[in-house]
This record gives sequence, structure tokens and C-alpha cells, in this order.
Amino acid sequence: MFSLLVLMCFGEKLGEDAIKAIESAQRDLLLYTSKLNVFSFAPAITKHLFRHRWTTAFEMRRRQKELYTPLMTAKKEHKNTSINPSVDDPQGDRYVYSYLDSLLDIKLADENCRALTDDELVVLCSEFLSNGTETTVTALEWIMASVVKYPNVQAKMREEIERVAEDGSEVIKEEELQRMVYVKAVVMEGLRRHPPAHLVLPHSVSEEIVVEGYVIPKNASINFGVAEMGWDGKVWEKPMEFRPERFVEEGVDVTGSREIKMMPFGVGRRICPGLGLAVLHLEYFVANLVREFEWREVEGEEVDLAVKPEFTVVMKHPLLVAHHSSAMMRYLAHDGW
Ligand code: HEM
Repeated sequence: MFSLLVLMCFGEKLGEDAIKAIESAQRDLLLYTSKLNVFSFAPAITKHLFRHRWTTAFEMRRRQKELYTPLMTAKKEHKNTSINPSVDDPQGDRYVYSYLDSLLDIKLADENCRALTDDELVVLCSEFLSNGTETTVTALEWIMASVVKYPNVQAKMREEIERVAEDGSEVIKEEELQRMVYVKAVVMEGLRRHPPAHLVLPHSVSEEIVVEGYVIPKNASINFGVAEMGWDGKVWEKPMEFRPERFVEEGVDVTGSREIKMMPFGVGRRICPGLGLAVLHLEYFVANLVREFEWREVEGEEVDLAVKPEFTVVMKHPLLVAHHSSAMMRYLAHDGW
């Protein structure tokens, strides 16, 4: 998943070592972020009181910039030379149009049409990589945990996949996914029951407002209990049960434009810009994993749904599973094993 996002971000296929270095710098900074919350309170003072934290974070960002700079420079050079990807790169595996290309095209209209600075590019690419991978990987782990814990759900998914996907094809195609109603419902139920983010990013109130008798003053920082919304017994029947059928029967709007029953991606102006990509990745990985393998609990290692808050809310005990090739299982079943 990380390699895929690095390709989408920088538009270059990097070697394993380069990807590992970017991933490690990214993860160190991400895990350190919780230590930086102290700076939201009286930063002029806390910056001195917690000087060590400040310099450590600064050093981590410097390391990241060191890794990104050659990639940014190469991209700028490509843009300045008139490379025609279809001629210079007929296989299309060197010059992929990327997130960085779109950032380099930006001109800030209210700041004399200036381009983004290198520091701004580093922060935005870093945000893209961490927001785009940690969340999706966490969601995938939780969904697969439910697939293992509820064999009836897994069997129903496999039946749908075998019915819809073309026989003998290497992977399930995007247009086939669109016809897999139950796979989509499993992904939605996973995001409702185990949203990777239990809160959204902090939002600020632009005008004083009264909500159900509570005054929320202008400029207050507010947040929303995303997980609790998805578990609300007044809205969801038996909310703690993992029952994808509820989405087959009713469907749901996760963008908040029609209703807000769950909001794993936030809603409104600051809704997650990666929503479409994340849902596509989740459906794609879950469907292909279930098509290729049968997933079971390891004997004596029951799937444990305890949570641990990190950058996202992850499984406290990472998923440990046994898997067997589906083709092999069909062969053994056919031979009466
Ligand atoms: C299952 C996967 C994902 C979940 C659950 C998720 C969830 C969220 C949430 C809750 C927010 C905060 C919204 C708010 O503050 O109102 C957010 C913001 C964001 N997400 Fe995602 N996200 C996912 C995948 C992705 C992907 C794949 C990308 C990019 C490739 C991405 C990029 C971002 C960015 C850049 C922001 C910040 C937007 C802003 O500051 O306005 N996310 N995401």
C-alpha cells in the first residue's frame, strides 16, 4: 500500500530501499505527533519548556526533506524539459502524472500567484502519504479481522465474487467490483463498526452558535465522535453486531449530503479528499484477498477486537490468521477430504 501511494505521490517507481527510508521517516514523525500537542497551548512558552520535543520534530522534518528533495527536483526538471510520456516512456512506468505534478501546477491567486515553496510541498506530500496509507491499512486490517471472525460473511462474499468475477482472470477488475454489492456492504460495515479515525481533525467555529442549549463560542476548537455515531443504538439496529446486510437492505450516504448516520471520512468542506480512492482500494484488496485465500483463526488465537489508539485506532493485538489457497480448498473438498 505504501509503495502504491509513493508512486501516486511522486510519480516514480522507486526501489525497495528508497521506499523503506521514506516509510521509516514518515512513521517516526507520525508516532511523534502526539507529543507535539503541548504546542497548541501557549506556543510561545511551551516551545521553550519542551525545547527537546521541538528540536526532535524539526530534525525529523529535515530528514524527510532530505529524502523528498531529489524526487521534487527530478519532477521539476521533467516538467521543464518537454518530455512526451507516450514517446519517451511508451511503457508508462517512469513518468506517471502524480500528486506532486498537481501541486507544482498550483499558483496561489491571493499571494501574487506564487508557487508552493519546497517546505510546503514536503508537508503536503507527507500528509498525503500518512493520511493515505495508515488509515486505509488500519481499515483493511479491521475488515479482514471481521472476515475471519464471521465465516458466514466470508462465505457469502466468496459466493458473490465467484458469481461476478470473470473465470481465470488474474485479478478482479474495477468494473466487476461495482457489481459486488455484498463486498461493498462488508467494507461499509467495517468502516462503521471500526472506523480508523474515532475523531476527525480539529475544526474551528467561525461564529458563536447554540446547539441543543450549549453555547459554542466563536473560534472554539471542536471535534466529532465519529465512532460513537456509527454505534448509536437510536440510529442503528444492534449497532455492535457486524451485519453487512444492513447496507444491502438500505445503503448509506457517507458524504453527509443527504443524511449523517456515520461519517468515517468526516463530512462537509473538509471531508477526506481520499474517500473515493480509499473505498476503491479497500474493496479491491478485500475482494482479491477473499478470492485467493480462505481465512481462518489460528488455533488458540481468537481474533481480539480490543483497540489501541495510535495515529489511527488500530487493533491492540494485530491480526494473526491462517490462510489457505481457495483453489486448493475447492480441490480438497471435491476429493472428499
Ligand atoms: C479508510 C481510509 C480513510 C479514512 C477513514 C480517512 C479519514 C479521514 C478523516 C476522518 C479526515 C478528517 C476530516 C475532517 O477533519 O473533517 C481525513 C482527512 C484527510 N484525508 Fe483521509 N481517510 C482515508 C484515506 C485517505 C486517503 C487514501 C488519502 C489520500 C490519498 C487521504 C487524504 C486525506 C487528507 C489530505 C486529509 C486532510 C484534508 C484537510 O485537511 O482538509 N485520506 N481523512
